[in-house]
Amino acid sequence: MRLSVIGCGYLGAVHAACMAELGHEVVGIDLDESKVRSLSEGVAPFYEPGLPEVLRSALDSGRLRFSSDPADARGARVHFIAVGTPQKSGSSAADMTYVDSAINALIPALSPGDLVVGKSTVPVGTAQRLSATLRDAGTGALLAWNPEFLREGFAIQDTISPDRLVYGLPAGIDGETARALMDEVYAAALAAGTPLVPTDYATAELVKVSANAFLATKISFINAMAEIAEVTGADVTQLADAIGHDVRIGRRFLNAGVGFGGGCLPKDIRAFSARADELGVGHSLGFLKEMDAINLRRRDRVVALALRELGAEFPRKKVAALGLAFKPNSDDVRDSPALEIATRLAAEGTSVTATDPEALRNAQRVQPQLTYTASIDDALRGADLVIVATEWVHFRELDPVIVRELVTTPTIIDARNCLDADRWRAAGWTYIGLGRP
Ligand SMILES: NC(=O)c1ccc[n+]([C@@H]2O[C@H](COP(=O)([O-])OP(=O)(O)OC[C@H]3O[C@@H](n4cnc5c(N)ncnc54)[C@H](O)[C@@H]3O)[C@@H](O)[C@H]2O)c1
Ligand SMILES: O=c1ccn([C@@H]2O[C@H](COP(=O)(O)OP(=O)(O)O[C@H]3O[C@H](CO)[C@@H](O)[C@H](O)[C@H]3O)[C@@H](O)[C@H]2O)c(=O)[nH]1
Repeated sequence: MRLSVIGCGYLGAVHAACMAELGHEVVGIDLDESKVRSLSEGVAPFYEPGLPEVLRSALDSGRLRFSSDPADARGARVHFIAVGTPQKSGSSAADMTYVDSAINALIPALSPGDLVVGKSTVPVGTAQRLSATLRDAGTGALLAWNPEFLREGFAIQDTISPDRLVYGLPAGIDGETARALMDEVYAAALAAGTPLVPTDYATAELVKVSANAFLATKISFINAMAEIAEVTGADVTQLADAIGHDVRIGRRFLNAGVGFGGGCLPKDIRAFSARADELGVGHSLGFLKEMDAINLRRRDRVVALALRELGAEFPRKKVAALGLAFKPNSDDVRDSPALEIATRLAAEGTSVTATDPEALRNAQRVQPQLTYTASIDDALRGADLVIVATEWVHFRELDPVIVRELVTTPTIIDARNCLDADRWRAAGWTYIGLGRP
């Protein structure tokens, strides 16, 4: 089937490449010409394991191309909308200008019988509004909403083999037509037994934001327990293991540390709350504001611990910041706790040298004033304090005996509780985890 994918960022580039790999003929469209050039040359514009290989193979097959002209969507039968919905500046609501302008630019390229499929994460009510836009423009095209659940770092496998498919469909015969087209797009996943939830627009939109709200709540819950552990001497990592054995609770997403960041969880819970306020049911999601606050307090906690360890002389002290990405296996620094901590400590006057296996370029772009190095050893050399804020394997596998020789003061804050505390202490380090003695 011929598909277009509008917006080729972390979501859209992966979706376009994977759909072509599955046998569809795909044009990926993005306004950013340098991104289009890079993707056309088979060079992934961001770090995502497996993407370079899939991109290369799909381009070589002749089924994948990229363009910066929305008119090139003409001829495709299904058009995916994968543009950004970031937090509006000065508000917690989602900025819908990219989605709206993508739809407006797509309208002239649509033919009757086409299906526009929203993948971007949007406030509930958006699909209803956009389907009226398509109808009023006389396009003869239908609209469906198909939220995306991929995780960065696992985006290829999550796209090829999703754990579920959700179709938000129009009512009646239009819904059946739209569903048949979607089934054709996702034939491989459906044949493999992927659970499918066909539903209405509002439910599909809410599935997405409620899934992220639940994940954020789970992380903030364990971080709230970490706060209690910190004043009682308890160990939140053991607590998580113990409650996680209850299959009703489960151990995943119970890793206490410096909390969630990235281009999704923080802005999605804020936009969800803002939408509930607009709908007059803000009280139903009042708890999400608390989850956000717990999450942000963990960043304050790490900054406070760092300043405490450095002492009154902190402006003359050197910090090695290990990690800048919001999580390992990604170069994404959007709302990254690690980058925020490094930036705040540097703003206090401390000399911070930061490193990350993949996120240096992105970090340098948004916080050019920081000192960066690609070498872990260079970051560590002469440090008075080491902070691990992204649990890359490169940091988890450091040998505390060897790196002890590089630093001035062997003190480490393990802001992801990802290191073996006993091993680091045995090597002579002052080890400080979050929510653990
Ligand atoms: N990143 C993820 O893991 C992920 C997962 C699930 C859902 N989502 C959702 O998907 C959407 C996209 O997220 P992302 O992380 O890929 O964002 P992103 O910023 O990486 O990519 C968005 C892309 O859209 C392009 N764009 C903006 N306006 C355009 C237009 N009018 N026409 C064509 N291209 C345009 C931008 O140049 C950019 O390349 C968001 O709604 C996000 O919440 C993201
Ligand atoms: O126990 C945990 C698990 C995660 N995190 C942090 O939470 C954030 C988000 O992690 P993760 O959910 O793995 O990353 P994303 O790639 O942002 O994926 C989320 O956001 C996407 C965009 O909406 C969704 O598609 C995914 O399903 C959803 O998991 C990161 O900063 C992690 O470090 C923790 O602090 N503790």
